Amino acid sequence: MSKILAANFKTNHTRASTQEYVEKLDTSMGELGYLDDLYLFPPATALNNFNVKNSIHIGAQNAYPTIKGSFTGEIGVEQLEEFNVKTLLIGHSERRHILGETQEFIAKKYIWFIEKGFKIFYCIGEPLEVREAGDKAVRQYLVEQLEGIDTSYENLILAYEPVWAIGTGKTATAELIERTHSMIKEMVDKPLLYGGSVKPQNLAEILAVPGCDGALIGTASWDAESMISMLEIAKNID
Ligand SMILES: O=C(CO)COP(=O)(O)O
Repeated sequence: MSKILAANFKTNHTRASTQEYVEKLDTSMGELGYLDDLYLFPPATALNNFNVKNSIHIGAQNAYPTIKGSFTGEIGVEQLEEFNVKTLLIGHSERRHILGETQEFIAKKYIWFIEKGFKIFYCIGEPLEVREAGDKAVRQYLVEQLEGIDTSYENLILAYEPVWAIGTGKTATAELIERTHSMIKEMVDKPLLYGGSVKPQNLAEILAVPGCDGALIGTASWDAESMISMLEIAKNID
C-alpha cells in the first residue's frame, strides 16, 4: 500500500516561502516520479491556489465551524473555499493542550466539517505521564480523544502523535508504534499515520512498521530539501 506523507508547518513559513516550497516540492515530485498524495498544512496566511502538476493537497491547520460570522481571529469555510481547501487538521495536541480545545469542542468541529465533506486528519496521542502509566491508561486516554467522533466517516485519516514525541527529538520506538497502532486499529479501521519527531533518519524504519500508513511530519518538513529527501525514502518503500 502506498504511504501518505503530510507536512504540518505549524507557525512557520510565510506566504512567499510557502510558494517557493510548493514549487520545489512539485518539481521534485515530477523528477522522482512520486505519484502518491502529499498533504501540506501551511499557516492560514499562506493558503493559496497553487498551480501544481503533482498530487499536492493543501489543508488548513485549523478552522472554526462556521461558514462566516463573528469569530475574531478565526477563519471559516468562506475563507477556505477561496483557495479550494477541503482538508482540515483537527485534534492536534498543540490545539488541545496549548490552545485549550476541549474534546467537546473538537467533536463539534469534527461533525460540522464532515457534514461539509472535508477530508479530516484527526490527531490523537497521549502525554508522557499517561504513557508512563502503561498501555491500559494509554488506551483509555485515546478512547476519550475519540469521543463524539464518527470514525466511520469515509474521508477520515487518523494520526497517532504521542505528545512526548512532538518537537522533542524523542521518537517512539518501532515496537511502541506497532503496539499502539494495532491498539488504535482495533478501535478504528482507517488509514493511520504516525507523528512525532519523524525525520529523514528514521522515516524508513517508521514507514516499515506494520499498521503504519504514513507520517505526519512537523519540524523536519519545514525545510524543502529535507521533505524532498523524505519523499525519496517513501517512494523506495512503496
Ligand atoms: O506535531 C507534529 C505534526 O503534526 C509533529 O511535530 P514534530 O515532527 O516537530 O515532532
